[in-house]
Amino acid sequence: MTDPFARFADWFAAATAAEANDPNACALATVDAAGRPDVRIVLMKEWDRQGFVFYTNRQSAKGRQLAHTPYATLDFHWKSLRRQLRISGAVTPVDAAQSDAYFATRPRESQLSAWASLQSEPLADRETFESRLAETAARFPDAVPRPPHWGGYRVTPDWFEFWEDRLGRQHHRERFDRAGDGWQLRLLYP
Ligand SMILES: Cc1cc2nc3c(=O)[nH]c(=O)nc-3n(C[C@H](O)[C@H](O)[C@H](O)COP(=O)(O)O)c2cc1C
Ligand code: PXP
Repeated sequence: MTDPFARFADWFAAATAAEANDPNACALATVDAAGRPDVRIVLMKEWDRQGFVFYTNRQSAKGRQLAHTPYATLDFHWKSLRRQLRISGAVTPVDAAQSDAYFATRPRESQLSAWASLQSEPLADRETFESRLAETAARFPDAVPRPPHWGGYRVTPDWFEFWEDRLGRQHHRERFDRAGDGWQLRLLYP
């Protein structure tokens, strides 16, 4: 199979069937303005041939890093399948309509949190956050609109690496590199 998206669909379906929770959880690696790496878990919420989308606060540490260096690598580890998948490429903000549509599916509490949380900024105490949540709930008694600073990012792959555990650390690694309109598949030593 030389289509990494078809391979992703297979592996993601298997992970969805096998994992106890969050088969869409992946590490998101970014680089800060000083060139240092950073990493945290996000949930991959949408994907197609254009790429893999997660949602966050664009003023967070990761948002600032992506504004400076718009490249990222995603790393899924499906422990029950003993599989790892890395996906790396350029990152672009998801447009407003798509971000609005996703935000509208979130529970009200999560929507309020997106307004009340100054994600990654220091928080003096828990009460400060709770009072911001209460103010936001009073401000939006009905539908909660998407905050302007909250939205999606799409990682458009340049390469994928599908890794499978094998006995004796003789793992199987398949690397797909974008090549013109298609993909070049090569094995890597384990
Ligand atoms: C399982 C799991 C899923 C998460 N998913 C997201 C997510 O989709 N978006 C998000 O902003 N933070 C998510 N988080 C929180 C992030 O890991 C992180 O704490 C937060 O985004 C701040 O990261 P930053 O300071 O590097 O910007 C998740 C955490 C866990 C453990
Ligand atoms: N934002 C934050 C702060 C999260 O912690 C998560 C998931 O843990 C998400 C966004 C994405 O998931 P959801 O849209 O399901 O809340």
